[in-house]
Amino acid sequence: MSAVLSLDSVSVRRGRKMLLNNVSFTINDDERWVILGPNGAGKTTMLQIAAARLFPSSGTAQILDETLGAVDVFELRPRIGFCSNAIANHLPQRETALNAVVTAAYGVTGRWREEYEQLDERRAFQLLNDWGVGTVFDRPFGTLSEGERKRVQIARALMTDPELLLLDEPGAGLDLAGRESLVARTSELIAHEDAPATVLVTHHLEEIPPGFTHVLLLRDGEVVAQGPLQETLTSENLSRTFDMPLDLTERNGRYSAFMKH
Ligand SMILES: Nc1ncnc2c1ncn2[C@@H]1O[C@H](COP(=O)(O)OP(=O)(O)OP(=O)(O)O)[C@@H](O)[C@H]1O
Repeated sequence: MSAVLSLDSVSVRRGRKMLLNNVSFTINDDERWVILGPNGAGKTTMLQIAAARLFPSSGTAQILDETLGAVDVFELRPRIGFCSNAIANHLPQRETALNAVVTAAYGVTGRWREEYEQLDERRAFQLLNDWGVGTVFDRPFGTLSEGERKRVQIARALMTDPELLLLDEPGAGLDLAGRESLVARTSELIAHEDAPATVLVTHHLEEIPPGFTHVLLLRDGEVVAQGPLQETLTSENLSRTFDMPLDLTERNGRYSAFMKH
């Protein structure tokens, strides 16, 4: 067991606002973390630090044994799979789904010889198939449905065989069947012994795939609670996080919460 991500007293300040305030936590390679918190809590900010795309204003971020600020982020980023709307918005809409996945590999080594390109294409196609979107491989990314786009984005995040996988609200905008299928596939992915350490940001407890081991609850840029999921995801901690009396329910490894009456 070794740490893949370690934040030590990390703060992010913009003007007078503290987006993150003195946040410390560590993720080990065999752990799968959920980050929960209300709108504006700082979840995306935290994930951007983990993705080596944002530097803390103070504190230290260690990512995959490298210290942010003392490492070439362009070497570090390919080791991190990052699925987020921010990345998706930069994907050319006319590019095919296959290319949207394949191009993740080019970030690693720049131009590739043709034989490697074929290997890449094969891997990208396999990943699209694994995520149930093999049939749309030649469709422009911009014409895909929200659910298809989300799956293509996850396939892209996995293309470089990352050591750390970051999923920022992968279930947002999906219909019920789309969400359930995403939860099931993510659960399968993380159950694999070679699966990377994974961090999932979500607003909805229903989107937590069975198999996630830890949770971090954020509110106003500060940690409300963190630790093993079963002990830490409680009605009390959720109520403090969302500033509302909430009742947590768990059934077969799936969670939901409703306002207490
Ligand atoms: N450049 C900036 N200047 C000032 N405030 C900012 C800046 N960037 C983000 N914020 C604010 O920081 C807070 C945290 O933003 P962040 O996107 O990390 O929250 P979040 O938990 O991901 O929210 P959501 O659930 O709504 O996506 C928000 O209140 C946001 O408005």
